[in-house]
Order: sequence, then structure tokens, then C-alpha cells
Amino acid sequence: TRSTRPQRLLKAVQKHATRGDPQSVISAIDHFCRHSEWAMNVGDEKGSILDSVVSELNPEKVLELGTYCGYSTVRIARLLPPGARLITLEFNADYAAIARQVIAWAGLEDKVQLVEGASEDWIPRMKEHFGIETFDFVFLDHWKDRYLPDTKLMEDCGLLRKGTVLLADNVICPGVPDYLEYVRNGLFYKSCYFKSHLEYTKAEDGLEKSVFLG
Ligand SMILES: O=C(NC/C=C/[C@H]1OC[C@H](O)[C@@H]1O)c1cc([N+](=O)[O-])cc(O)c1O
Ligand SMILES: [Mg+2]
Repeated sequence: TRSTRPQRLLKAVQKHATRGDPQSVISAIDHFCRHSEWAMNVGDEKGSILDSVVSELNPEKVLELGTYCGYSTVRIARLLPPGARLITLEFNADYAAIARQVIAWAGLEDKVQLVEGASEDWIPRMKEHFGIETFDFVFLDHWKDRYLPDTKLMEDCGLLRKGTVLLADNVICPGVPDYLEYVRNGLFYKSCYFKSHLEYTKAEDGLEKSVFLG
């Protein structure tokens, strides 16, 4: 039977990227998505904004919602200081299997814990299961109708502290209107928009950076 797009993306990484070299993994995926098959990675343009937010923050505890093939996982983990940890949640088992191999090819498995399952099931278990107090940085890139309920769930579970930064992908395309309203007009966040483009296209999209006020 025909291979899947994530499988073909992984093959491109294994063919063109150097083991243990995260930048070459990022470049191989961007080249594949630009010249072979579009895929829903955050991409190089929004990825540079993601890089600058992570580099400025130097987070110890990071949560990513929506791993997909592990592209943003690699982008974030490559910038983390020694001892820092990234937990990434992926609901789809096939995506998770590909992402594990992409993360391993980049040589970042020691910094990353990939958890298969639903965010609403795992967020309430972060403290007892992973020994997490609070997160310093959260990257939201999973199902768009889960951004708001999962943000409220993280608040309720005490996983956010004063200064925790949420960075949300796709706030224009596909769009997350309920989440945007909450972080921009609610009382709990200081929020700002980084205008960019939908990965590998000319369509507008952007990232919303929201600091929890505690
Ligand atoms: O649905 C998107 N992301 C959510 C992914 C959902 C699926 O992958 C992870 C989750 O477990 C689910 O199986 C998405 C969609 C577009 N798009 O242009 O349609 C662009 C993006 O950057 C996106 O993150
Ligand atoms: Mg996205």
C-alpha cells in the first residue's frame, strides 16, 4: 500500500539530514515541504519566531501540544539548555511513531519525552506522572478547537505560573478565534501577535505570544 506523507517526510530526513545534527533535520523537512509535499509543520518563517521566543526565555520545562512529525519539537529542543526538558503530546499514534524517529535522528531524544494520548487526559497527570511543578513555556499546535479548553485546563491544574509564556500557532489560518478572544481580552494574559505566513505559502498566519499574569 502507498506510504503516508509522514513516512515520506521521515525518509527525506534519513536521506538528506546528518544524524545528530538538528539544523540539517530542520532544513531537510523544510526542503521536502517546499519542493515535494506540503505538510503542517510550523515551518521556517514562523519557526524563526519560535526560535527567538525560546532563545529569549531559556525555559527549563517545556510543553508542546501537537507533535505531528516532530519538526517544532526539534526546533525547540535544539535550543534548550542542558538539563532542560520538553514534553510533547501527540494523539495520533502514526504521527508519534514518525516523530520519535525524527527526534532520534536529530539526536535530541535525551531532552524530549514524547507522550501518546489526548491532551485532556495527560494535562491533569503532568504533576504526579512527570514530576512537573509548572511549565515555563507552552507551544500550542494541536487541534485548534482544543487550544482554549486545554489552556483553561492547564490553569486549573496549576501548571502555569506568573510569567509562563504560551505561544500558539495558526491563530489566523486555520484560526483559533475563541482562544484569541480569551488571551487578548481576558484578565489573565498579556498577549501580542507576530504576523507571518502559513508554512510554505503566501497566506497570512501568525503566532500569538501570551504571558500568564498569575
Ligand atoms: O490542524 C493543524 N494542526 C493540528 C493537528 C492535528 C493532528 O495532528 C496532531 C493531533 O494529534 C492531530 O492528529 C494544522 C493545520 C494547518 N492547515 O493549514 O490546515 C496548519 C497548521 O500549522 C496546523 O497545525
Ligand atoms: Mg500549526
